[in-house]
Amino acid sequence: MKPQIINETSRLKSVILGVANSNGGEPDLEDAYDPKSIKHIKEGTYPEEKDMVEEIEAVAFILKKHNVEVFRPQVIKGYNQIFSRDIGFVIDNKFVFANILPDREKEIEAIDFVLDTIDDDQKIKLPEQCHIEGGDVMPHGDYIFVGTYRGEDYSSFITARTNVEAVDELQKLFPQKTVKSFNLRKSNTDPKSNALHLDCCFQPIGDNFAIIHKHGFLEEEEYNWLVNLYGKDQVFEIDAQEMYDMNSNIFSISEKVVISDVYFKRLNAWLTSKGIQVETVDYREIAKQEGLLRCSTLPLIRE
Ligand SMILES: NC(=[NH2+])NCCC[C@H](N)C(=O)O
Repeated sequence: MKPQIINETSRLKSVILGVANSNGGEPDLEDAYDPKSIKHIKEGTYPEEKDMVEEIEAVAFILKKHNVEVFRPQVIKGYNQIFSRDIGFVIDNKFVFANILPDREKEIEAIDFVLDTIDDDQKIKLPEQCHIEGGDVMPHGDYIFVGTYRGEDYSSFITARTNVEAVDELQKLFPQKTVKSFNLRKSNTDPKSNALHLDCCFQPIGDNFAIIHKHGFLEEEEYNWLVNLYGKDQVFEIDAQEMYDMNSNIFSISEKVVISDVYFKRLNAWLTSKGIQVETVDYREIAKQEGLLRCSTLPLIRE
């Protein structure tokens, strides 16, 4: 396998899609690592395995219908493996291993059978002190966009997953690119004020569009920089409720085709008005774990 990714939207050829089977069920409150899961545990509405399996298998079906090669992680008994995005990422022709939250670190073993087919010199491991998860990383042509949290209190946020050390290391690894980092709003307790990853408050779409939630960004100038890059008319602004519902976390099969949640009426109408075909799935149960469609996919090859 020769991985190749330069952006978020070119024609997808090969992808890893998470699995929801044997996901371990409802965690104890103190073991949950995002505020939306915590809310659903408290309210007794944590999602059930059979519903999440149904939701994610509908995505597999659509990907295959569009002739995408789909790999699935091997199932580790009683372990949550829905959000493949975070365990690694491809930039150009390199697969980079994430340094993920320790609670999630077994997830990577389950895709060894895919990674073994990639040449060793195409695989990169970052130093241990660099924390990074794929949900924060977006190759964008000559740029690499990275969500981070720069606060002194980084270590007090279980929701801060990518540190400045990782941002600096990525710049060293890809000197020909400009690594542009974004300071994101974090909350361990309020899911409406928590941009868990960059893909929870921003995502490029189509040829030159983007979905964005202003309040997810701590620095107004970083938000403005993105809006100016696309142009004001080209961005779809979402509010805190829409971020919470995970509108920025749809997934592109190409510039012209996306997979979205059937519940995102306003977003889907906008996408359609831009000439983008919207394949819909119902992802309301998986969404309760603060992740959606981008989070459950790890693209390996885009044309
Ligand atoms: N790329 C993403 N936004 N991933 C979402 C992961 C959600 C998961 N509950 C976590 O906290 O790790």
